[in-house]
Amino acid sequence: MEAPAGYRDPAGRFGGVTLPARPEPIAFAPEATALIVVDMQNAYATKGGYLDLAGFDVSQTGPVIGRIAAAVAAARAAGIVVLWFQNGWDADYVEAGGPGSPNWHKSNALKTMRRQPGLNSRLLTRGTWDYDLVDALEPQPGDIVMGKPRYSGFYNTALDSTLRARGIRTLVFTGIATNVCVESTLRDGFFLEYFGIVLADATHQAGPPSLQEGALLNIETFFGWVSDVAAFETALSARDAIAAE
Ligand SMILES: C/C(=C/NC(N)=O)C(=O)O
Repeated sequence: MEAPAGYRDPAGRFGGVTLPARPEPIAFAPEATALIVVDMQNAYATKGGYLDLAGFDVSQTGPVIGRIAAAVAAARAAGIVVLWFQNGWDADYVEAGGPGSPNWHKSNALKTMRRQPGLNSRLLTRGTWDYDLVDALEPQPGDIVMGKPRYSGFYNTALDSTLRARGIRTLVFTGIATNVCVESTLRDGFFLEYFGIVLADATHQAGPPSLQEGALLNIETFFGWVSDVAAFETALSARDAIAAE
């Protein structure tokens, strides 16, 4: 196996887990790692939610939900903190920004509600079914649940301070959408010196499959590492087997 990339402590030591990934393996320490579950809300993963109503295909999200559940279970067993994001705004959309905000012009949720006023106050709105996480994924005590008002989880949230306070340096990403909130958060994390890994089969794009491919290629080429859930589970259990010896 190629020499790993990854965060080293001040003494130059890699963390105890080496994950096969593209473009090369990456090492991390579970205690300095967070699993980030991006926006697994009905809005993004369920028929009748925002993406579906806005005309995006959500028919393939079922297996992604199952693989996220597996990644979350493996992370919890390894002592990796799990952080769940929920994307959206207050019922009056003050946090979404008005016409003076590019978000007001680009958000397909806001555009869909303007086009179909019957949907007003229903899409990505706190307190609604659309905003809720899908039933199959449930945060547990000890997990962190955080709202976010824009695509990047670092923007106008307590994410950076929360991670820094726990000494976290590596972020493992799952969720929807690969090409929007996952990529935005991973990129902002890169600028803040976090190592970002995407578990590709625990993510799904908003738009055609070419956007999934493009986002993953962009990430592995410029911003981070790309692996999958089975490799994540195996790497964590190999570490546990060594620890038990
Ligand atoms: C398209 C979209 C993506 N969100 C995300 N969670 O990646 C949106 O919020 O409009």
